[in-house]
Amino acid sequence: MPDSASHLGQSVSFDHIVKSYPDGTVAVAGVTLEIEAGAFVALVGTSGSGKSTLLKMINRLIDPSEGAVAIGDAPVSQETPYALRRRIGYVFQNIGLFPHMTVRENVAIGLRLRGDDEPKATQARVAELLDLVELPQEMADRLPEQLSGGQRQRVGVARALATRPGLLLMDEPFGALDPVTRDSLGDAIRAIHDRLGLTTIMVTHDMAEALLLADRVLVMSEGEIVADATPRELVSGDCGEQADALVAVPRAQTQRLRELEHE
Ligand SMILES: Nc1ncnc2c1ncn2[C@@H]1O[C@H](COP(=O)(O)OP(=O)(O)OP(=O)(O)O)[C@@H](O)[C@H]1O
Repeated sequence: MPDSASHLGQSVSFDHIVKSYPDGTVAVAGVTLEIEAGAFVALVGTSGSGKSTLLKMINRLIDPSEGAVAIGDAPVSQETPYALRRRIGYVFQNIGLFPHMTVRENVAIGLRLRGDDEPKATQARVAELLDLVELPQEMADRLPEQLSGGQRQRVGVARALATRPGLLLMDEPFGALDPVTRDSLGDAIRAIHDRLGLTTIMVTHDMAEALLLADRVLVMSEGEIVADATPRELVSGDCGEQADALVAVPRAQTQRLRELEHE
C-alpha cells in the first residue's frame, strides 16, 4: 500500500509524437501510447533508438516537433518547463550532485527552490528520504566526493523524491554502476515505487533489468515502439524480432550459467 497520498502516481500519454531535427534525423517517429497511473514501465532498445528523447519530452527537456504529451489530462506544453520539473522526479546516469554541497543540501535543493526551507522541517524530510533510499543518517553531512557511485545514485533518488512527485523518470539510472550495486539499487527503486504508489518510467538498454523490475516493457527501434508487453509475455517470445533479439541476451547468459553448474 502507498504510504503517502501526496505522491500519487499520474498517467502519462503520448499522442502521435514525432521528434525530428534540422539535419533530418528522426529520433521519435510517431508514438502513441498511454502509461497508466501507478505503472512501472521500462523503455528498452538499442543505442540511438529514441528512448531518452521520448522520456525527455515528458519533463520538457525536449519538446516534440509534432503531437502532444499529457500528464493525467493536462498537456505538458501548457505548463512552463520549470513548474513541470518541480513536480516530476528525474534521475539520470552520473546524477549531477552539486560537488560543494553536502548530501543534506543536495537532497533539500528542490525544497529550497520552492521556498520550503524551514530548517527543522527540512532536516526531518531529509532524514526521512535517507531512510527511504537506505542510506545511513550520518552521510547527510558528507560531500558527494566522499560517497561511492551507488551511494551517490541513492542521493540522486532521494533528491528526486524530495518534493513528493507522483511521477519518477529515470534515464539509465544504474548505467555507471557495478552489477551488484546495480541489482540492489534496482530492488530499492522498485520497493520505493510500490511503497509510494509512483508512476515510474525507466530508460535502460539492459533487457534483463527491464524484465526483472518493470510491469510493462516498451521496446523501441528507430523511433518507434515495436513491442509493448509484460515481462512474462516477452519471455514467452512472439513479441517481434527486435524484442526477441533483446530477450535472447539474458536468456543465453542464464543458459550458459546453468550449463556451467552442471559441468
Ligand atoms: N540534437 C540532435 N540533433 C540531431 N540528432 C539528434 C539530436 N539529439 C539526438 N539525436 C539523435 O536522435 C536519435 C535518438 O537519440 P536518443 O538519445 O533518444 O537515443 P537513445 O535510444 O536514448 O540512445 P542511448 O541508449 O545511446 O542513450 C539518435 O540517432 C541521436 O543521434
